[in-house]
Amino acid sequence: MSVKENFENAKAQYEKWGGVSVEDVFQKLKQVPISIHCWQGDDIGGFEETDQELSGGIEVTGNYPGKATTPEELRSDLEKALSLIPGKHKINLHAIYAETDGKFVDRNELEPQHFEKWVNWAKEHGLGLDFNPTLFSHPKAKDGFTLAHPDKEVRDFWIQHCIQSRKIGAYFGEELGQPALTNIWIPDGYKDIPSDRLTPRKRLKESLDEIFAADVDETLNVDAVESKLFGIGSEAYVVGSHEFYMGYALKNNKLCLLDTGHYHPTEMVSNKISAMLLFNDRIALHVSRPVRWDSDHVIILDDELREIGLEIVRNDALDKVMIGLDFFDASINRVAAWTIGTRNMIKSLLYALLMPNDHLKKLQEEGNFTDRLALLEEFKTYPFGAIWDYYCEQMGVPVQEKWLDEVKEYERNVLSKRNS
Ligand SMILES: C[C@H](O)[C@H](O)[C@@H](O)C(=O)CO
Ligand SMILES: [Mn+2]
Repeated sequence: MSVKENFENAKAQYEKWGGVSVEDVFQKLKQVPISIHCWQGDDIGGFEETDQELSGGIEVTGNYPGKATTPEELRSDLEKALSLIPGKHKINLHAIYAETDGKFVDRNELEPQHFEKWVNWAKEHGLGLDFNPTLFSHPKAKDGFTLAHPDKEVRDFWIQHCIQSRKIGAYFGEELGQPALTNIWIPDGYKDIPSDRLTPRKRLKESLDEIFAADVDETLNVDAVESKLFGIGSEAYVVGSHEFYMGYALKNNKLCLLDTGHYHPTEMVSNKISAMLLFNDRIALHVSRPVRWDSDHVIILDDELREIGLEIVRNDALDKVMIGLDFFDASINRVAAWTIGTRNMIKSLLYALLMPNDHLKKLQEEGNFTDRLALLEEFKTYPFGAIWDYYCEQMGVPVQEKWLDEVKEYERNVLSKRNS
Protein backbone atom coordinates (compact mmCIF):
# COMPACT_ATOMS: atom_id res chain seq x y z
CA MET A 1 0.00 0.00 0.00
CA SER A 2 1.19 3.54 -0.70
CA VAL A 3 1.89 6.10 2.00
CA LYS A 4 -1.33 7.84 0.95
CA GLU A 5 -3.44 4.66 1.10
CA ASN A 6 -2.06 3.79 4.55
CA PHE A 7 -2.79 7.36 5.60
CA GLU A 8 -6.40 7.24 4.41
CA ASN A 9 -7.04 4.08 6.46
CA ALA A 10 -5.37 5.54 9.53
CA LYS A 11 -7.13 8.90 9.13
CA ALA A 12 -10.52 7.18 9.25
CA GLN A 13 -9.61 5.43 12.51
CA TYR A 14 -8.69 8.70 14.21
CA GLU A 15 -11.50 10.77 12.74
CA LYS A 16 -14.19 8.28 13.77
CA TRP A 17 -13.87 9.75 17.29
CA GLY A 18 -15.12 13.09 16.05
CA GLY A 19 -13.52 16.39 16.98
CA VAL A 20 -10.28 15.48 15.21
CA SER A 21 -9.63 16.54 11.61
CA VAL A 22 -6.22 15.26 10.55
CA GLU A 23 -5.80 18.06 8.05
CA ASP A 24 -6.41 20.61 10.86
CA VAL A 25 -3.90 18.72 12.99
CA PHE A 26 -1.30 19.07 10.24
CA GLN A 27 -1.97 22.81 9.97
CA LYS A 28 -1.48 23.25 13.72
CA LEU A 29 1.68 21.14 13.78
CA LYS A 30 3.29 23.12 10.97
CA GLN A 31 3.00 26.27 13.10
CA VAL A 32 5.06 24.92 16.00
CA PRO A 33 8.77 25.91 15.84
CA ILE A 34 11.14 23.66 17.71
CA SER A 35 14.27 25.45 18.99
CA ILE A 36 17.10 23.19 17.81
CA HIS A 37 20.30 23.55 19.82
CA CYS A 38 23.42 24.20 17.74
CA TRP A 39 25.71 22.72 20.37
CA GLN A 40 24.89 19.11 19.51
CA GLY A 41 26.88 19.72 16.34
CA ASP A 42 30.28 20.38 17.92
CA ASP A 43 30.04 19.02 21.46
CA ILE A 44 29.49 22.51 22.97
CA GLY A 45 32.88 23.67 21.71
CA GLY A 46 32.03 27.03 20.18
CA PHE A 47 34.34 29.19 18.06
CA GLU A 48 36.08 31.49 20.48
CA GLU A 49 39.66 32.48 19.73
CA THR A 50 40.84 30.99 23.03
CA ASP A 51 40.24 27.27 23.40
CA GLN A 52 38.42 26.55 26.65
CA GLU A 53 37.76 23.18 28.28
CA LEU A 54 34.05 22.41 28.67
CA SER A 55 33.13 23.23 32.26
CA GLY A 56 30.03 23.91 34.33
CA GLY A 57 29.37 20.35 35.44
CA ILE A 58 28.07 19.17 32.10
CA GLU A 59 29.63 16.34 30.11
CA VAL A 60 29.77 15.34 26.46
CA THR A 61 30.82 11.71 25.96
CA GLY A 62 31.91 9.98 22.78
CA ASN A 63 34.25 10.86 19.94
CA TYR A 64 32.35 10.10 16.78
CA PRO A 65 34.39 11.49 13.88
CA GLY A 66 33.44 14.48 11.77
CA LYS A 67 32.19 17.04 14.27
CA ALA A 68 31.94 20.62 13.03
CA THR A 69 34.93 22.80 13.85
CA THR A 70 34.00 25.98 12.01
CA PRO A 71 30.82 28.05 11.72
CA GLU A 72 30.54 27.06 8.07
CA GLU A 73 30.74 23.37 8.93
CA LEU A 74 28.21 23.74 11.74
CA ARG A 75 25.77 25.60 9.49
CA SER A 76 26.23 22.99 6.77
CA ASP A 77 25.46 20.18 9.24
CA LEU A 78 22.43 22.05 10.53
CA GLU A 79 21.18 22.52 6.97
CA LYS A 80 21.47 18.78 6.35
CA ALA A 81 19.54 17.98 9.54
CA LEU A 82 16.88 20.61 8.78
CA SER A 83 16.35 19.06 5.34
CA LEU A 84 15.28 15.85 7.12
CA ILE A 85 12.96 17.47 9.69
CA PRO A 86 9.41 18.55 8.77
CA GLY A 87 8.45 22.17 9.42
CA LYS A 88 10.17 25.52 9.94
CA HIS A 89 12.15 25.82 13.16
CA LYS A 90 14.56 27.95 15.20
CA ILE A 91 18.23 27.45 15.86
CA ASN A 92 19.36 27.96 19.44
CA LEU A 93 22.82 29.56 19.72
CA HIS A 94 25.20 30.05 22.62
CA ALA A 95 27.43 33.10 23.00
CA ILE A 96 30.51 30.96 22.34
CA TYR A 97 29.36 30.61 18.70
CA ALA A 98 30.19 34.27 18.05
CA GLU A 99 32.22 35.00 14.89
CA THR A 100 34.81 37.69 15.71
CA ASP A 101 37.03 37.64 12.58
CA GLY A 102 40.03 36.21 14.38
CA LYS A 103 40.01 38.89 17.08
CA PHE A 104 39.66 37.96 20.76
CA VAL A 105 36.40 39.44 22.11
CA ASP A 106 35.62 38.60 25.71
CA ARG A 107 32.14 37.51 26.67
CA ASN A 108 31.22 40.81 28.34
CA GLU A 109 32.05 42.69 25.13
CA LEU A 110 30.09 40.60 22.62
CA GLU A 111 27.89 42.60 20.27
CA PRO A 112 25.13 41.81 17.76
CA GLN A 113 27.66 42.30 14.96
CA HIS A 114 29.42 39.12 16.10
CA PHE A 115 26.33 37.15 15.08
CA GLU A 116 25.64 38.86 11.76
CA LYS A 117 26.63 35.80 9.73
CA TRP A 118 24.25 33.66 11.78
CA VAL A 119 21.44 36.16 11.14
CA ASN A 120 22.12 36.27 7.39
CA TRP A 121 22.14 32.48 7.31
CA ALA A 122 18.89 32.31 9.29
CA LYS A 123 17.26 34.77 6.87
CA GLU A 124 18.41 32.69 3.91
CA HIS A 125 16.84 29.55 5.39
CA GLY A 126 13.68 31.06 6.89
CA LEU A 127 14.79 30.26 10.44
CA GLY A 128 14.35 31.98 13.79
CA LEU A 129 17.20 32.22 16.29
CA ASP A 130 17.25 31.83 20.07
CA PHE A 131 20.17 32.66 22.33
CA ASN A 132 22.03 31.78 25.52
CA PRO A 133 24.79 33.65 27.36
CA THR A 134 27.58 31.17 28.05
CA LEU A 135 28.48 31.20 31.75
CA PHE A 136 30.86 28.27 31.64
CA SER A 137 34.06 27.23 29.80
CA HIS A 138 35.77 30.51 30.72
CA PRO A 139 38.54 31.54 33.14
CA LYS A 140 36.05 33.68 35.13
CA ALA A 141 33.90 30.58 35.68
CA LYS A 142 36.82 28.42 36.75
CA ASP A 143 35.70 27.95 40.35
CA GLY A 144 32.19 27.10 39.25
CA PHE A 145 30.60 30.37 40.34
CA THR A 146 29.42 33.24 38.11
CA LEU A 147 26.36 35.40 38.86
CA ALA A 148 26.42 34.24 42.50
CA HIS A 149 30.22 34.57 42.91
CA PRO A 150 31.40 36.20 46.20
CA ASP A 151 33.68 38.52 44.17
CA LYS A 152 31.65 41.45 42.79
CA GLU A 153 34.10 41.94 39.94
CA VAL A 154 33.36 38.40 38.69
CA ARG A 155 29.63 38.97 39.09
CA ASP A 156 29.84 42.27 37.19
CA PHE A 157 31.64 40.58 34.30
CA TRP A 158 28.88 37.96 33.97
CA ILE A 159 26.11 40.50 34.51
CA GLN A 160 27.47 42.51 31.58
CA HIS A 161 27.75 39.34 29.48
CA CYS A 162 24.09 38.57 30.14
CA ILE A 163 23.03 42.14 29.33
CA GLN A 164 24.95 41.96 26.05
CA SER A 165 23.31 38.60 25.34
CA ARG A 166 19.83 40.01 25.79
CA LYS A 167 20.71 42.78 23.32
CA ILE A 168 21.92 40.13 20.87
CA GLY A 169 18.62 38.30 21.36
CA ALA A 170 16.75 41.52 20.56
CA TYR A 171 18.90 41.93 17.44
CA PHE A 172 17.82 38.45 16.34
CA GLY A 173 14.20 39.36 17.01
CA GLU A 174 14.41 42.59 15.03
CA GLU A 175 16.24 41.08 12.05
CA LEU A 176 14.19 37.88 11.82
CA GLY A 177 10.71 39.14 12.65
CA GLN A 178 10.16 36.73 15.53
CA PRO A 179 11.27 37.27 19.14
CA ALA A 180 14.31 35.37 20.37
CA LEU A 181 14.22 33.47 23.63
CA THR A 182 17.37 34.33 25.60
CA ASN A 183 17.84 31.75 28.33
CA ILE A 184 20.20 32.12 31.29
CA TRP A 185 21.63 28.99 32.88
CA ILE A 186 24.46 29.17 35.41
CA PRO A 187 26.50 26.31 36.92
CA ASP A 188 26.86 27.92 40.37
CA GLY A 189 26.71 25.40 43.20
CA TYR A 190 28.67 23.33 45.70
CA LYS A 191 30.02 19.80 45.52
CA ASP A 192 29.33 19.25 49.20
CA ILE A 193 26.91 20.34 51.86
CA PRO A 194 26.81 24.15 52.16
CA SER A 195 26.85 26.05 55.43
CA ASP A 196 24.80 28.86 53.89
CA ARG A 197 22.33 28.30 51.06
CA LEU A 198 20.79 31.75 51.26
CA THR A 199 23.71 34.13 50.64
CA PRO A 200 24.57 32.82 47.12
CA ARG A 201 20.87 32.93 46.26
CA LYS A 202 20.62 36.54 47.41
CA ARG A 203 23.58 37.38 45.18
CA LEU A 204 22.01 35.55 42.22
CA LYS A 205 18.76 37.46 42.72
CA GLU A 206 20.62 40.79 42.81
CA SER A 207 22.61 39.89 39.68
CA LEU A 208 19.48 38.90 37.78
CA ASP A 209 17.73 42.09 38.90
CA GLU A 210 20.62 44.09 37.45
CA ILE A 211 20.60 42.08 34.20
CA PHE A 212 16.88 42.54 33.67
CA ALA A 213 16.95 46.22 34.65
CA ALA A 214 18.72 46.83 31.33
CA ASP A 215 16.10 48.06 28.89
CA VAL A 216 15.62 45.43 26.15
CA ASP A 217 12.49 45.39 23.96
CA GLU A 218 10.37 42.47 25.13
CA THR A 219 8.66 42.19 21.75
CA LEU A 220 12.06 41.30 20.31
CA ASN A 221 13.64 39.35 23.16
CA VAL A 222 11.94 37.08 25.72
CA ASP A 223 13.92 36.21 28.85
CA ALA A 224 14.06 32.74 30.40
CA VAL A 225 15.85 31.37 33.43
CA GLU A 226 16.80 27.70 33.64
CA SER A 227 16.90 25.74 36.87
CA LYS A 228 18.90 22.65 37.73
CA LEU A 229 19.02 20.06 40.51
CA PHE A 230 22.74 19.25 40.43
CA GLY A 231 25.77 19.04 38.17
CA ILE A 232 29.14 17.32 38.27
CA GLY A 233 30.85 19.23 41.08
CA SER A 234 27.59 20.76 42.32
CA GLU A 235 26.01 17.54 43.57
CA ALA A 236 25.00 18.90 46.98
CA TYR A 237 23.65 22.34 46.09
CA VAL A 238 22.79 24.44 43.08
CA VAL A 239 22.08 28.12 43.61
CA GLY A 240 19.57 28.29 40.74
CA SER A 241 17.20 25.61 41.91
CA HIS A 242 13.72 25.04 40.49
CA GLU A 243 12.11 26.75 43.47
CA PHE A 244 14.44 29.75 43.08
CA TYR A 245 13.70 30.28 39.40
CA MET A 246 10.01 29.38 39.65
CA GLY A 247 9.67 32.20 42.19
CA TYR A 248 11.96 34.61 40.36
CA ALA A 249 10.24 34.07 37.00
CA LEU A 250 6.75 34.50 38.41
CA LYS A 251 7.67 37.61 40.40
CA ASN A 252 9.59 39.23 37.53
CA ASN A 253 7.44 38.14 34.57
CA LYS A 254 10.17 36.03 32.98
CA LEU A 255 9.88 32.52 31.57
CA CYS A 256 10.80 29.66 33.84
CA LEU A 257 12.68 27.07 31.74
CA LEU A 258 12.33 23.44 32.76
CA ASP A 259 14.97 21.03 31.52
CA THR A 260 13.70 17.46 31.67
CA GLY A 261 17.11 16.29 32.89
CA HIS A 262 17.16 18.67 35.84
CA TYR A 263 14.92 16.93 38.32
CA HIS A 264 14.87 13.82 40.49
CA PRO A 265 14.57 10.65 38.34
CA THR A 266 10.92 10.08 39.21
CA GLU A 267 10.00 13.78 38.89
CA MET A 268 8.34 14.28 35.50
CA VAL A 269 8.30 17.68 33.79
CA SER A 270 5.09 16.62 32.01
CA ASN A 271 3.44 16.67 35.43
CA LYS A 272 4.51 20.27 36.02
CA ILE A 273 3.29 21.94 32.81
CA SER A 274 -0.40 22.43 33.72
CA ALA A 275 0.46 23.73 37.21
CA MET A 276 3.03 26.19 35.87
CA LEU A 277 0.67 27.43 33.15
CA LEU A 278 -2.00 28.23 35.75
CA PHE A 279 0.27 30.98 37.09
CA ASN A 280 2.69 31.78 34.21
CA ASP A 281 1.56 33.08 30.81
CA ARG A 282 4.31 31.03 29.19
CA ILE A 283 7.06 28.59 30.12
CA ALA A 284 10.05 27.20 28.24
CA LEU A 285 11.42 23.67 27.98
CA HIS A 286 14.72 22.02 27.30
CA VAL A 287 13.62 18.55 26.25
CA SER A 288 16.39 16.11 27.03
CA ARG A 289 16.71 12.50 28.21
CA PRO A 290 18.46 11.80 31.51
CA VAL A 291 19.83 8.25 31.85
CA ARG A 292 20.83 7.72 35.49
CA TRP A 293 21.72 11.41 35.74
CA ASP A 294 21.42 14.61 33.64
CA SER A 295 23.20 12.78 30.84
CA ASP A 296 21.63 14.73 27.96
CA HIS A 297 20.91 11.67 25.84
CA VAL A 298 19.14 12.13 22.50
CA ILE A 299 15.40 12.12 23.14
CA ILE A 300 13.40 9.03 22.18
CA LEU A 301 9.66 8.65 21.73
CA ASP A 302 9.17 7.28 25.23
CA ASP A 303 6.26 7.68 27.63
CA GLU A 304 7.55 10.95 29.09
CA LEU A 305 8.11 12.58 25.69
CA ARG A 306 4.60 11.59 24.62
CA GLU A 307 3.22 12.85 27.95
CA ILE A 308 4.95 16.21 27.44
CA GLY A 309 3.30 16.47 24.03
CA LEU A 310 -0.06 15.48 25.49
CA GLU A 311 0.17 18.05 28.30
CA ILE A 312 1.09 20.84 25.87
CA VAL A 313 -1.82 19.93 23.57
CA ARG A 314 -4.39 19.15 26.31
CA ASN A 315 -3.68 22.56 27.87
CA ASP A 316 -4.06 24.27 24.51
CA ALA A 317 -0.50 25.52 25.09
CA LEU A 318 1.22 25.13 21.73
CA ASP A 319 1.82 28.89 21.82
CA LYS A 320 2.52 29.02 25.56
CA VAL A 321 5.30 26.43 25.83
CA MET A 322 8.51 27.42 24.02
CA ILE A 323 9.92 24.02 23.09
CA GLY A 324 13.71 23.82 23.02
CA LEU A 325 15.87 20.72 22.76
CA ASP A 326 18.98 20.09 24.80
CA PHE A 327 20.93 16.90 24.25
CA PHE A 328 24.50 16.31 23.16
CA ASP A 329 25.66 12.85 22.15
CA ALA A 330 29.16 12.63 20.67
CA SER A 331 29.02 8.82 20.33
CA ILE A 332 26.85 8.88 17.19
CA ASN A 333 26.61 10.85 13.98
CA ARG A 334 25.66 14.34 15.22
CA VAL A 335 23.41 15.14 12.22
CA ALA A 336 21.53 11.91 12.97
CA ALA A 337 21.25 12.97 16.63
CA TRP A 338 19.56 16.26 15.69
CA THR A 339 17.29 14.45 13.22
CA ILE A 340 16.23 11.67 15.60
CA GLY A 341 15.61 14.03 18.50
CA THR A 342 13.76 16.75 16.61
CA ARG A 343 11.62 14.30 14.61
CA ASN A 344 10.70 12.61 17.90
CA MET A 345 9.68 15.92 19.49
CA ILE A 346 7.42 16.66 16.52
CA LYS A 347 6.04 13.08 16.61
CA SER A 348 5.15 13.61 20.26
CA LEU A 349 3.08 16.69 19.37
CA LEU A 350 1.41 14.94 16.44
CA TYR A 351 0.57 11.93 18.64
CA ALA A 352 -1.12 14.29 21.11
CA LEU A 353 -2.97 16.32 18.48
CA LEU A 354 -4.53 13.15 17.04
CA MET A 355 -5.99 12.06 20.38
CA PRO A 356 -9.72 12.70 21.14
CA ASN A 357 -8.61 14.79 24.12
CA ASP A 358 -12.01 16.30 24.84
CA HIS A 359 -13.59 12.84 24.97
CA LEU A 360 -10.84 11.58 27.28
CA LYS A 361 -11.28 14.59 29.59
CA LYS A 362 -15.05 13.92 29.68
CA LEU A 363 -14.45 10.30 30.69
CA GLN A 364 -12.31 11.53 33.60
CA GLU A 365 -14.89 14.09 34.68
CA GLU A 366 -17.49 11.33 34.69
CA GLY A 367 -15.27 9.11 36.82
CA ASN A 368 -15.06 6.56 34.02
CA PHE A 369 -11.48 5.58 34.74
CA THR A 370 -11.90 2.19 33.06
CA ASP A 371 -12.54 3.68 29.63
CA ARG A 372 -9.95 6.38 30.25
CA LEU A 373 -7.19 3.83 30.84
CA ALA A 374 -8.40 1.45 28.15
CA LEU A 375 -8.44 4.13 25.46
CA LEU A 376 -5.16 5.78 26.49
CA GLU A 377 -3.58 2.35 26.10
CA GLU A 378 -5.37 1.42 22.86
CA PHE A 379 -4.24 4.65 21.21
CA LYS A 380 -0.66 3.52 21.66
CA THR A 381 -1.28 0.93 18.94
CA TYR A 382 -3.41 3.10 16.65
CA PRO A 383 -1.80 3.59 13.21
CA PHE A 384 0.04 6.77 14.23
CA GLY A 385 2.99 5.88 12.00
CA ALA A 386 0.87 6.03 8.85
CA ILE A 387 -0.20 9.56 9.73
CA TRP A 388 3.40 10.58 10.53
CA ASP A 389 4.72 9.10 7.28
CA TYR A 390 2.17 11.02 5.24
CA TYR A 391 2.97 14.23 7.13
CA CYS A 392 6.66 13.78 6.30
CA GLU A 393 5.82 13.10 2.65
CA GLN A 394 3.59 16.18 2.50
CA MET A 395 6.30 18.29 4.16
CA GLY A 396 8.90 17.12 1.66
CA VAL A 397 11.17 15.23 4.04
CA PRO A 398 12.15 11.55 3.87
CA VAL A 399 9.59 9.01 5.05
CA GLN A 400 10.47 6.53 7.82
CA GLU A 401 14.18 5.64 7.97
CA LYS A 402 14.97 6.90 4.46
CA TRP A 403 16.48 10.03 6.07
CA LEU A 404 19.27 7.80 7.41
CA ASP A 405 20.50 7.08 3.86
CA GLU A 406 20.94 10.81 3.35
CA VAL A 407 22.87 11.19 6.60
CA LYS A 408 25.15 8.30 5.63
CA GLU A 409 25.76 9.85 2.22
CA TYR A 410 26.54 13.21 3.91
CA GLU A 411 28.93 11.39 6.21
CA ARG A 412 30.69 9.75 3.27
CA ASN A 413 30.91 12.95 1.24
CA VAL A 414 31.44 15.59 3.95
CA LEU A 415 31.92 14.51 7.55
CA SER A 416 34.46 11.78 6.83
CA LYS A 417 36.70 14.31 5.11
CA ARG A 418 37.08 16.40 8.30
CA ASN A 419 40.04 15.88 10.64
CA SER A 420 37.88 16.14 13.76
C1 LIG B 1 24.48 24.06 26.86
C2 LIG B 1 23.26 24.38 27.68
O1 LIG B 1 23.29 25.72 28.11
C3 LIG B 1 23.18 23.48 28.89
O2 LIG B 1 22.95 22.16 28.43
C4 LIG B 1 22.08 23.89 29.89
O3 LIG B 1 20.89 24.19 29.20
C5 LIG B 1 21.84 22.74 30.79
O4 LIG B 1 20.85 22.05 30.68
C6 LIG B 1 22.91 22.39 31.76
O5 LIG B 1 22.65 21.19 32.39
MN1 LIG C 1 19.23 22.67 29.43
